[in-house]
Amino acid sequence: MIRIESVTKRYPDGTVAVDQLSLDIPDGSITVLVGPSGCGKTTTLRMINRMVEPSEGRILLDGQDVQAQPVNTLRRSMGYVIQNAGLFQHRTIVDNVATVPRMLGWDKARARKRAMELMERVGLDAGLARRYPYQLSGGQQQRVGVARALAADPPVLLMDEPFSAVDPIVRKGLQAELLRIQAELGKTIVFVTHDIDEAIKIGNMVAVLRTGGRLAQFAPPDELLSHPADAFVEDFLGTDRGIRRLSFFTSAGLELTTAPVVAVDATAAQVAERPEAASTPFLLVTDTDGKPLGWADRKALAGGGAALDRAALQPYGRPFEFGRESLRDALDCAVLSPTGWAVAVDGSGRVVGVTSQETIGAAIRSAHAERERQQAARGTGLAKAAT
Ligand SMILES: Nc1ncnc2c1ncn2[C@@H]1O[C@H](COP(=O)(O)OP(=O)(O)OP(=O)(O)O)[C@@H](O)[C@H]1O
Repeated sequence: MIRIESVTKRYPDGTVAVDQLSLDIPDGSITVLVGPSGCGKTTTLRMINRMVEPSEGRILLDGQDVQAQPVNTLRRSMGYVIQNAGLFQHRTIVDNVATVPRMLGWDKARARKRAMELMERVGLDAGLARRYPYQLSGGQQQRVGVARALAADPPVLLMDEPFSAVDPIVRKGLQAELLRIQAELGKTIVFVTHDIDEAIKIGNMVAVLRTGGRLAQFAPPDELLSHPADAFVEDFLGTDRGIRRLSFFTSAGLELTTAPVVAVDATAAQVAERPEAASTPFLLVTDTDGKPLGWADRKALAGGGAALDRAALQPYGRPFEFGRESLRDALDCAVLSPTGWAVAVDGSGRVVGVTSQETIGAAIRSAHAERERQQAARGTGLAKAAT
């Protein structure tokens, strides 16, 4: 664990960048420092690897004051990724990634082999290895930056606005990639951003700082959205907090029905045999493999008998993956669906059922109630621990 203990940083010109900051950064998870420009995020990050020394307070890494550790040893235990990747322009990509292993005395072949493994891990094509940084896109360069920081397998990764310089689509990809890598590697990551959406998406814990380097709130993103500590945090979180919070509720318990689901080769007689389906004015038609094709109007089918007409189907919008995607995704699908019903599919895209906006609404209410109970229980636990 990294413990930041009553740390203050006063620069020589008198600027107080960080003011009495205390944070316990848990192992094996992503802690995000977020806040408006100039609130001391970078200063805090750099005090962890001693690029900046605190004026007061101390920082402990696994119980040991970082001040007591030789800077080089400390920095080797901490990968560091910055905006624009900070690559060595005159070195090839593979040599950029191999930098730290080479510094640690690995021979060239072993360091390059390690570099190639890491390139693969961060989703970079091996064919890019011999290129120079200027021959890569911004997103690819950031991946190289991450690979380089991981090269010596440090337990801690410090990331300072690593994805800020790329466009929103590439940024989303890099965030997803970081979460994927983290699921495999379980590093202790401290990530600085000024983007609250990024903080909420990737953080297990989020520290919101206010100008003057003071801590406004330190909480899991779900709790931040549901219980902002004060008006500053609420304002910083922005609009749609309720909707955004739904991302943290799984769709796994959502009630589905298969009553209105029919295969495209079903006859009208087979359709009519389904009594429950009579309660819905439409049917979800699937192909013979169970994948969704579109919604059919039941009236249009009445008296038929031939195969359902694909051309007359209404689009089903986007389905959500049952259990993997959230209640936010399910609600979005229902809202976008021409029938108001969302289509749930399994991992291979086959329909597992459909669900209405009303059912999703009920699931949201019970998820809220359950979460409130959990938070209240945690509060009781904390109160007990404090007594
Ligand atoms: N070397 C320095 N000397 C004097 N003041 C500094 C120095 N470095 C940073 N500051 C000031 O300290 C405050 C915090 O800066 P810091 O870079 O830590 O903020 P930040 O939250 O990372 O900002 P941003 O999001 O804009 O990068 C700012 O007011 C900044 O101007």
